[in-house]
Amino acid sequence: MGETPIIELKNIAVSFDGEAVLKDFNLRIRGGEFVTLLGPSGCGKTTTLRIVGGFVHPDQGDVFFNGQKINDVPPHKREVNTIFQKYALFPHLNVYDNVAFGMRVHGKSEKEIKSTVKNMLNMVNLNGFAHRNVNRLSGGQQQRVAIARALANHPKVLLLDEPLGALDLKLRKDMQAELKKIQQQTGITFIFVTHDQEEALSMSDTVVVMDKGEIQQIGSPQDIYNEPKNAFVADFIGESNILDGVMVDDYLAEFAGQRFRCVDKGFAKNEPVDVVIRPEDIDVVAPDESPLSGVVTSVTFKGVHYEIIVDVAGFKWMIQSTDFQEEGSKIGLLLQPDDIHIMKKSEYSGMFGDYTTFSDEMDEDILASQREEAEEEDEI
Ligand SMILES: Nc1ncnc2c1ncn2[C@@H]1O[C@H](COP(=O)(O)OP(=O)(O)OP(=O)(O)O)[C@@H](O)[C@H]1O
Repeated sequence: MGETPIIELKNIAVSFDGEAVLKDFNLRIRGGEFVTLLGPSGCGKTTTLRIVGGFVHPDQGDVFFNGQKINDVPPHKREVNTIFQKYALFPHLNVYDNVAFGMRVHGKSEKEIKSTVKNMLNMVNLNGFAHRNVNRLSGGQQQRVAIARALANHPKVLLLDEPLGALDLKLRKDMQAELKKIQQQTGITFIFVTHDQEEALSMSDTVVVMDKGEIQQIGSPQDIYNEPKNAFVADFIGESNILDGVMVDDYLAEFAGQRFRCVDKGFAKNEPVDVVIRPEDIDVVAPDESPLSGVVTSVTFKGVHYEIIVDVAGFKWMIQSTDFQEEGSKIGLLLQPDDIHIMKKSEYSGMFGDYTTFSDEMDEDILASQREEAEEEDEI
């Protein structure tokens, strides 16, 4: 990447209580991008955001903003704002004063404040709500106020930590589309944290898939979905059948007791591999038309397709098909060579560990930083 990234994390390592949370973490984010950090709870997403925001100091490594090292720049001096799942609005202020807060701290004129607040409320579809008490707003409306408040400061980078996590599904979908539109309109770099893969795929320019403090893959949503780099990414992004296999030769893999043509090469002969097959890529045929055949053990209607579990010699295959199949019937599964994805064996066990979150602590941090900022301005 030739151009200077707006944010760069270089060789970052962080441990809490002797536990490594981020390990030699390197990430470059281009200005104007919508980047999502995606991964299971506890993988280090929030910690990564907190490093960019200046609330966590890494044990090792550097943080750059437009090429300048900002390791020692305090949070309120960074051109970065944060939005949380819990909106952290000021309950004693109305909508207008919440949105105006940052600008007042920075000593902007009331005239400028008025026009900016109007524009921001317009952008988040809250026209006419300026004088409403924030306690009388729904969760979705409160989150819109939080977004308007953050945007009013014209940050260069907006950090969004599961901002839609508290909303119900329908509202969440609407807000996803709105946030995406706002990001495109403003051109602000968004770094968005979620553990919802569908949300990540539908909103982002770039997705950073993380597990256990390490980046597993960085790419466009299409790359991540179509070309997962390892079994973890394949399983976390969408549903997958993951089988143990052996690469017999270039373009030839053995799994499920059979040999299959595939499109992958470059593995050592007899190298153990993970074989990943998406449920929607499997065709249902008559049992005698495929070497893979088994008994349907469950059928669930999912709205657009049926999710069908088929027991083939003890391995439960998941397939998605628009055609209904009877439970107990025998069917054949047909695989095309380019639907068979061969991956280097990983240690991934298919289990997401236990986790704890520290968002409450982070809300406290940001409020403390805002207070600090206000006090500093008062002194001038
Ligand atoms: N201040 C802290 N003190 C001790 N441990 C912490 C602290 N902050 C985070 N951790 C630990 O670091 C790990 C990563 O936490 P982090 O909040 O970054 O993960 P996450 O991917 O954002 O998870 P979630 O989606 O649940 O918010 C967790 O195991 C957590 O217990």
